[in-house]
Amino acid sequence: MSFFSHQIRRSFSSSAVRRVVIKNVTIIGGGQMGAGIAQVAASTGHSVTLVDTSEDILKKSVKGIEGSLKRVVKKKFADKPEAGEEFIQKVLQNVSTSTDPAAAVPTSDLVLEAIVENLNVKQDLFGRLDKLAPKHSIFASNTSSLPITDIASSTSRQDRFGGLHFFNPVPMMKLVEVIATSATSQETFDSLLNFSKALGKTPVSCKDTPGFIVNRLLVPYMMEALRLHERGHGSKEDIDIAMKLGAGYPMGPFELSDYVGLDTMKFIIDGWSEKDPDNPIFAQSELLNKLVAEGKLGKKTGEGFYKYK
Ligand SMILES: CCCCCCC[C@H](O)CC(=O)SCCNC(=O)CCNC(=O)[C@H](O)C(C)(C)COP(=O)([O-])OP(=O)([O-])OC[C@H]1O[C@@H](n2cnc3c(N)ncnc32)[C@H](O)[C@@H]1OP(=O)([O-])[O-]
Ligand SMILES: NC(=O)c1ccc[n+]([C@@H]2O[C@H](COP(=O)([O-])OP(=O)(O)OC[C@H]3O[C@@H](n4cnc5c(N)ncnc54)[C@H](O)[C@@H]3O)[C@@H](O)[C@H]2O)c1
Repeated sequence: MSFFSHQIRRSFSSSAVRRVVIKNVTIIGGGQMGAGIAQVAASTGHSVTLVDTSEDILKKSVKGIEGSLKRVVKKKFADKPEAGEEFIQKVLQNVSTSTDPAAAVPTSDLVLEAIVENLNVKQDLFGRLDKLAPKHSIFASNTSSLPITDIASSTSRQDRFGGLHFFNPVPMMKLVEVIATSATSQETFDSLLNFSKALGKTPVSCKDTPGFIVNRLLVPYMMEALRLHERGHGSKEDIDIAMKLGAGYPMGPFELSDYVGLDTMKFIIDGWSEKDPDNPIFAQSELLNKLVAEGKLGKKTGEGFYKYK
């Protein structure tokens, strides 16, 4: 049975843990996803600590949150700009930042990770935090493609571990995939489901299978768009226009790739092609590899498939 066809048996752990009402949230990784999740959690009254590796990165994260909040209030408080400004200040007060996860986690109900898409790095992080977080604290990963079971294996709280997969841009995208492994307790799953609803999102329940629901369908589509272009069967511009006007997608596959980040795309496809090397759906793209090697990672670096000012 291949990596992509395996079945996961869902059985809830019998080690009963009480359902946690999530109020204090530590988010590790203040990049596009972590900052977006922090913004939405703070906007819905949660107390958020955002952790990253340097003060400079965290300053950029908070600036990004402020910019995104301005776009939100422009619509939400169109007729009441003062109330909008008040809302922004209130939300920002709910966000504190830290470069030291060890200092942040002892008061956390939820520790959610949105760092680089690398299994060893994620395992190392959670392994360290497992010893510092309170017993009731739930751990969750926002991974796009890695098995939650593998990430959780570095901890001793596998019944209090699940996946919370958000979509980019977090303030706009309504979906959250809530992932239970075979060890995730029912209480943990319910807490994560309720947390997603408290953020104003619509959760769907997923098995711990590669790509969960959305990325199992989206990744083959995105990679095939690259290959179609590499075969010389369409320009990036034409493929993007075709998928927007012909299939109703808000962004074409090349625009979306730049938006997601080409490094993240490469991490995903490298991992999957390694696990299932004979599956042509997950074959490498030379063009993607070249752009990543050149540091052209998409919108976040100013250039990917397209250039951004
Ligand atoms: C190998 C393959 C790899 C797959 C990777 C998978 C990755 C991952 O695991 C899963 C994903 O996330 S998959 C990715 C899933 N994601 C997708 O598929 C996304 C697809 N794209 C879309 O849904 C739309 O293009 C957007 C909603 C991004 C923008 O909407 P638009 O209409 O096209 O264009 P617009 O004019 O720019 O914006 C209009 C208004 O929207 C608002 N607003 C926008 N951004 C905001 C923000 N950050 N904050 C706050 N507000 C924001 C704002 O009000 C703005 O008005 P303003 O006056 O300009 O302030
Ligand atoms: N980009 C997307 O569209 C998207 C969507 C859903 C899920 N994801 C997943 O979310 C995660 C983050 O993706 P992103 O796009 O936000 O990446 P990003 O590169 O924008 O941000 C990652 C951040 O994590 C920080 N970081 C890395 N290692 C760290 C560590 N050990 N401790 C603290 N901070 C650390 C980096 O400094 C960076 O600021 C990945 O697992 C990715 O697969 C991405």
